[in-house]
Amino acid sequence: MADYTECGEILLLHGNANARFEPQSAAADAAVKSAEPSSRLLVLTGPSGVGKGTVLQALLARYPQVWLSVSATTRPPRPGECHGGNYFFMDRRSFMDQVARGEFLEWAEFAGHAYGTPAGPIQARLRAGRTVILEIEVEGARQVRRRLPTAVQVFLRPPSMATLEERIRTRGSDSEDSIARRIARAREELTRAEEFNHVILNGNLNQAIADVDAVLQTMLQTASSRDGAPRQAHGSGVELTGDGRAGRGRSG
Ligand SMILES: Nc1nc(N)c2ncn([C@H]3C[C@H](O)[C@@H](COP(=O)(O)OP(=O)(O)O)O3)c2n1
Ligand SMILES: Nc1ncnc2c1ncn2[C@@H]1O[C@H](COP(=O)(O)OP(=O)(O)O)[C@@H](O)[C@H]1O
Repeated sequence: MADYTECGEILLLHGNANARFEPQSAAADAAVKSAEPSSRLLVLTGPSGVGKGTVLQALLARYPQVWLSVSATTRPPRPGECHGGNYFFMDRRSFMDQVARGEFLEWAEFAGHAYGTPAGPIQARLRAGRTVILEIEVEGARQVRRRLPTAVQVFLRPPSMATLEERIRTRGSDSEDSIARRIARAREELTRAEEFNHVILNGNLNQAIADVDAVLQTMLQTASSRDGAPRQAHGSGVELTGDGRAGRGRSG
């Protein structure tokens, strides 16, 4: 098992990460869709370093009612990351056991490590009427699209490969090998941008936040009018500067 810091209180808020997702059959997927409107599910994808976490940090501050899924990964924790808050850190054998038990909504290999979305906590939040965001890479997003076609999918794109590389380097969290893998993967991912419902440029950070905010607001308003509930409030705006790194700090 990887060496990691427990998030303590945060971990408790995430419920049963090991709950099983419905078996992958057409009938089961139909049942999931009707029980859990996937139009409450927003998938934010895009290359590593494009700014997904940074944009989400701003949006989660505006919309405390929205829940950001905590992924499982075999990647070792970075300094400051904690188990249950940033990720559920696990060794590959435990990860693959969870894959075999059907406990992930989706999973994929990325830059030498496996990443997956524990299905149980998502089902629980969707059933409770929460809007849920997944911050995942492109292959996982594709799997979610197949299983839950009405999930709203947003691809965040960088102004250029040079800018992307500069952002990864400025962040200072990756080795040269990791940077090279991420850049190679990014080239491939960018060719798939058109598969997504929305392609948003993250050049000016506040503009990108506003653009993703508009997508999220539409989802929240649609869900509210469908449920007959009062419109969910839009909190005060949070302005971030270009170097405002997001944590994956999450609450229940
Ligand atoms: N497919 C998939 N499933 C997940 N559950 C998941 N969680 C995170 N990712 C993506 C997000 C990033 O694109 C990469 C790498 O993440 P990492 O935290 O190592 O690096 P950042 O560049 O995002 O800081 O994995 C998932 N993908
Ligand atoms: N629009 C932007 N302009 C300048 N820097 C940005 C912008 N968006 C994000 N960044 C910076 O780029 C780096 C990578 O952002 P991050 O949110 O970690 O990306 P991701 O979550 O997609 O891997 C961080 O240092 C962040 O502060």
